[in-house]
Amino acid sequence: QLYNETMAKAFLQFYERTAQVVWNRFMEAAWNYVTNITKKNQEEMLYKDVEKSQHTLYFGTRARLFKIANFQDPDVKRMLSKLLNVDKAALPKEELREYNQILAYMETTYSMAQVCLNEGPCLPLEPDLEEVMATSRDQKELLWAWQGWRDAVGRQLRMTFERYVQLSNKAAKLNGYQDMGALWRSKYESDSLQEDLEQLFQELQPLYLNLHAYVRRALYRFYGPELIDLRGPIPAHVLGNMWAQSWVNILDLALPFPEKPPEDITKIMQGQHWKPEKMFQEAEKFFTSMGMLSTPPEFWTNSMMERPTDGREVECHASAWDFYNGQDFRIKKCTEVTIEDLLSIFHQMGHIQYFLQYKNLSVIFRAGANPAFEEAVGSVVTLSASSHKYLLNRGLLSQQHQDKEEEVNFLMSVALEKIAFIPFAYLMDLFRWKVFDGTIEKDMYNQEWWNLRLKYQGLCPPIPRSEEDFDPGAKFHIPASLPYIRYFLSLVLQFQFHEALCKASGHMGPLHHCDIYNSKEAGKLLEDVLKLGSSKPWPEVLEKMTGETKVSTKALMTYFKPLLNWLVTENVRQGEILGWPDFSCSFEE
Ligand SMILES: C[C@H](NC(=O)O)C(=O)O
Ligand SMILES: [Zn+2]
Repeated sequence: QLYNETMAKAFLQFYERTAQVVWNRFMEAAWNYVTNITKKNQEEMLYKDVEKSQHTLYFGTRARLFKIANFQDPDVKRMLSKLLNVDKAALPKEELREYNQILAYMETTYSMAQVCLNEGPCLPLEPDLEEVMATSRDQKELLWAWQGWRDAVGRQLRMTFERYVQLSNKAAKLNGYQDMGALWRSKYESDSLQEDLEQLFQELQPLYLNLHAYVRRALYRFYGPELIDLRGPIPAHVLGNMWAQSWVNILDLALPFPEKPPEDITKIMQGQHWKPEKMFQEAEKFFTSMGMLSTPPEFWTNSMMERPTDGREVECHASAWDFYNGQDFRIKKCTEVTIEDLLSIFHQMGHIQYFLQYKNLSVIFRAGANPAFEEAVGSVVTLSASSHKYLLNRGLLSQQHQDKEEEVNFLMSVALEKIAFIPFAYLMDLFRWKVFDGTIEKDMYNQEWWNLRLKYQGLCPPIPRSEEDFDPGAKFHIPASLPYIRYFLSLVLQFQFHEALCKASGHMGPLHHCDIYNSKEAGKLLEDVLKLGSSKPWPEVLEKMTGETKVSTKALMTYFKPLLNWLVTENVRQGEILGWPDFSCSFEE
């Protein structure tokens, strides 16, 4: 019987040797494209993608011939089963070419889009439009940027997205999945994923509803009753972010104790003449302080740390890249010298650390235990990096200690980032799963998007929307075909990790005081987990880190307990209504 276990091992070695080469060549071509968007570079990337898909298909179809059920070696079985899913490579040649062109078109349209002032310059999303959304307090200016971005991106992508859905589902079906949403969810190796996610969301609702009511009151105080309905949804353009996914930029309007404002770390960084490279060095130093791995020289020579000034068109959305040769790892980011970008660099450096830790595994296992683990690594370090203790000891704060009120202000700043994000991160794939499974039909895309934004986030569009618009397309991950539920799950996981690493570091006292910088014990625990890559089912990996086999919101609730207590008291005092019983949007009255 030819396709026995010994043959399988030889087959996997052949796969290993060839995959490294083919994947590396594709990554180089993809990198060249996103850091220099030209027709020629797109053609080159598409060509290398075809090569990669041919390789995937060759091995995927042959992997099917092995009867892995009675194999002994668990690694061989796990590797072969991972090869079975060939994703888009299952598409017939012509349709694969069309699909890759659609993917490139959507991502490039997003990356090149600009909004033009009547007379004068056109503004790209990063840094200009994001700067407007973060700092403007003029709701007309905010509306101009909000609407302009959606006209420039969402509207252009609507037709293409419809074709993308068809081809995605065709590819999923050819791999034996119901639709592409089912294929995406299969990465979590769980037959109760959707129920588990809904349970986590429900547990976090009290925290979100109290934050929503409190922030609505703060916005009401500033913008007045003509814009804010204290019993209704919040208009989506006044939350300090283009997608209202993080509200940290309106901390000044929502500060619990305004007479004790936190120090402005961005000003301190600029005052200390921080440069992007120093921000990357700061993030790397955090990992090496824990005894973890440093980045190879290639990282510093090959990364793109700033938007190029030589006129090149680039994709600015920050991302971390593994070139699958165990040596070349890069980050692409259009860095600005701000605290928000410093924390984002910590997040990206977490991806790099994962790449470094699992680089000696088979390419098949060079991924996170599940996609949420990949996102949680950088974010868990960011929790320490945003702590008062860390920032003080790194000279980014000068005030020695925080009193109780300053602590509430601090927790509010973290909540505006993390708690505000919960419903957004959840609905991004609730929307796409329904689009893929046909529940949401194409002539309802925008209406259903806003139904979800109302139901889960308690937001309204600031102006009427129609099916000429395609507002979900205005968020990077949708044109980039990047699943998003990983960020929702990572939000809960990162606090579970934080609690485990803080315990390992010997931290005593409130969780939000913890900073694992310099902790070799925490570094060792984290390292042992990251080294496993995706070679083991993620519950086993979670248990190694935390002793638990289930994702739990307990640690997150512990972290925010002091803030929730304060919020509930404050909302009761103000007689706030939790939720948005007046569910109509202001312009509908
Ligand atoms: C949270 C997510 N982060 C990322 O893409 O790196 C985002 O930006 O929406
Ligand atoms: Zn990430």
